[in-house]
Amino acid sequence: MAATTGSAGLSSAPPFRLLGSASASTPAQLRLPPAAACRRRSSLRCAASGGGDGGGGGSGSDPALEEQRRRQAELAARIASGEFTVQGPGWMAPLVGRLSKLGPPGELAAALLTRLAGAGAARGGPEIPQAVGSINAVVGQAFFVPLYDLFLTYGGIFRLNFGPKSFLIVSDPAIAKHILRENSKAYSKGILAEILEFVMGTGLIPADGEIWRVRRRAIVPALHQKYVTAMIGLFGEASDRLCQKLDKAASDGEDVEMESLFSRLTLDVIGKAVFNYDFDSLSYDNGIVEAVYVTLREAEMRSTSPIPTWEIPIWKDISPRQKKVNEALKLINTTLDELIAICKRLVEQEDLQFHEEYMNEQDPSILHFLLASGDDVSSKQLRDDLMTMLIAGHETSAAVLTWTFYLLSKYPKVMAKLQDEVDSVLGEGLPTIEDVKKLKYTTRVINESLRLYPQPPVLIRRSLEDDMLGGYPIGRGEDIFISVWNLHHCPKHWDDAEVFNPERWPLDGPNPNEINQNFSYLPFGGGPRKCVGDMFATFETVVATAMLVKLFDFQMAPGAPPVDMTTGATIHTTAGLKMTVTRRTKPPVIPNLEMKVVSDSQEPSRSTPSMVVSAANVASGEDQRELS
Ligand code: HEM
Repeated sequence: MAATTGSAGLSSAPPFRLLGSASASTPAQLRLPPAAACRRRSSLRCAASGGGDGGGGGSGSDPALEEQRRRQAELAARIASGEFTVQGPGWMAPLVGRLSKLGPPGELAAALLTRLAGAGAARGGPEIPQAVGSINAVVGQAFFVPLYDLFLTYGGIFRLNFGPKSFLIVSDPAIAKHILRENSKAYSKGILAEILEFVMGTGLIPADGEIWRVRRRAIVPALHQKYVTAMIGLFGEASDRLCQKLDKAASDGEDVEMESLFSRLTLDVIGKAVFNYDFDSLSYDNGIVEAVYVTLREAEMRSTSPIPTWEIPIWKDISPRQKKVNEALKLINTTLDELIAICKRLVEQEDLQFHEEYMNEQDPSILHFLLASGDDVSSKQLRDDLMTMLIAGHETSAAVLTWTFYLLSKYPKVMAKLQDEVDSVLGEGLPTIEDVKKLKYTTRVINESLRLYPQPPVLIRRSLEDDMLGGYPIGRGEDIFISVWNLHHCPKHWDDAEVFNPERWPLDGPNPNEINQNFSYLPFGGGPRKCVGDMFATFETVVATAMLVKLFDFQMAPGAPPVDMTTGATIHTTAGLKMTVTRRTKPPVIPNLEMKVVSDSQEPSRSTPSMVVSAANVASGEDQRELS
């Protein structure tokens, strides 16, 4: 067994011990020599730590953060050096995976086998490289960060063992494509469904098999083109409320915490969009808003907690935390029941003629569409699906906006170009669908933000049958993490992978997606389980970004806590995104040569058409969506 003792600066517990040869068995196209891996690794944090294109201002002087980065770099170097690599038998890992699902005795046997593996005899045939991790190695950092180091050293597929738990980590686009698209029927949502069961039940995200097929067919039509277009007005109204809040902060000279404001903005949007409920969380906190947050925090905690305390029989009944969660769920369910009842009455009063692009103008919500289409109002499935969409469409969009504004504060040239485009496209009123189609550079900013900060950073699957992945046989019951983070940061695929560069996506090119990027870019997943809200979310984040940067400049607030990443279901900041917001001063109006000579007594009108406007050269708007 390889030496695993901690070195100075690392926890005394071992970080990752690697079982299995990296050199013999890793897919060649993704392997990097350890030295190169180390060099590339050193730039990983730049996007998250303020490496802009000049003008960003550093935020990395916090000693705790510096120490954390030093430890991460040291761990990365040790992983890349192959220090923890030993040989292990190929049959063992699938067996460990199966044993660990048989309850405590199986888990114990699996742990023993794992320990013995280093001394086990190597056998012929390809073996997936293995890493045995200690929880201590990843505590205090986003878990996908060390997975990136392991990927650079061990390639597009490797096995990670945490005690008795075993996961396959996939960072190879061809393998991701195989799992998500080509052989998607052979994979379920696995542990994700188990973790989210308490809140989403068998809603569309965790559902598998027949339930998923039936519900997907019922829900996708609800997000038709006409509905998404109608939502543009809603995005504008909610963003306008946020603008008013920011305007007040700007005039009061108060800094604002943008992450929580974006969370409120997207909660207000998704509440109206899914079940026509105005949380109005940008204006005040009420019981239901608090209940939604309690539930969301619990889902996030469960998805990252190493020990499932919520399953311990007596503890789960007496724990104050679990009591609070249960009360929150009860309130949300009661509210949902009321909303369903109200909506049902509306549908009954309607002179209903249901058709493909059916939409009620007064209540264009997804709930209204589902009830009008004949969905069973009394079913638990309907509630599960509504809860699923509330959660799926809330935190993801909030995280995209948070990291976009962080990146913009670090890249002032991108911000200037963005503001040029917005100034030339948006008029005085709220954005229209035509405006959104013209906001091409704004869309590229969102595309690129989603590349650097994919939400969620990993996709979870479980194999339902034996399969071959990247030339390796895998068994039934394997838990798999497809690291979208690794795919989006792969230095082999992307030039200057860590640089925020919206220009990498040509304005006159197609909207980047998993198909035209051959599964190296998966902002909304891929295959039959692809996000149903991709167009909704793109328009929502484009509208909010455009409206905000039209009116304000954003800078990191003086003395703001350093911005680093932590994981829940999406990537959060560790301590918020504190920004100083200032009203934009209008650029000076410069007369052009065609301007009529005005007499001293005549003031040129601000709206004179022959004024030069700081117009970006925006290509004509075409529909940006390639529907999957
Ligand atoms: C920027 C915002 C968003 C991002 C980045 C995002 C991302 C994703 C991703 C990556 C998946 C695939 C998960 C997997 O394969 O395991 C997914 C699935 C899903 N998303 Fe989104 N999403 C966003 C917004 C939304 C919105 C606004 C809605 C609803 C209106 C939504 C509803 C769903 C649903 C229902 C699924 C499950 C689809 C299925 O399994 O059939 N998402 N999303």
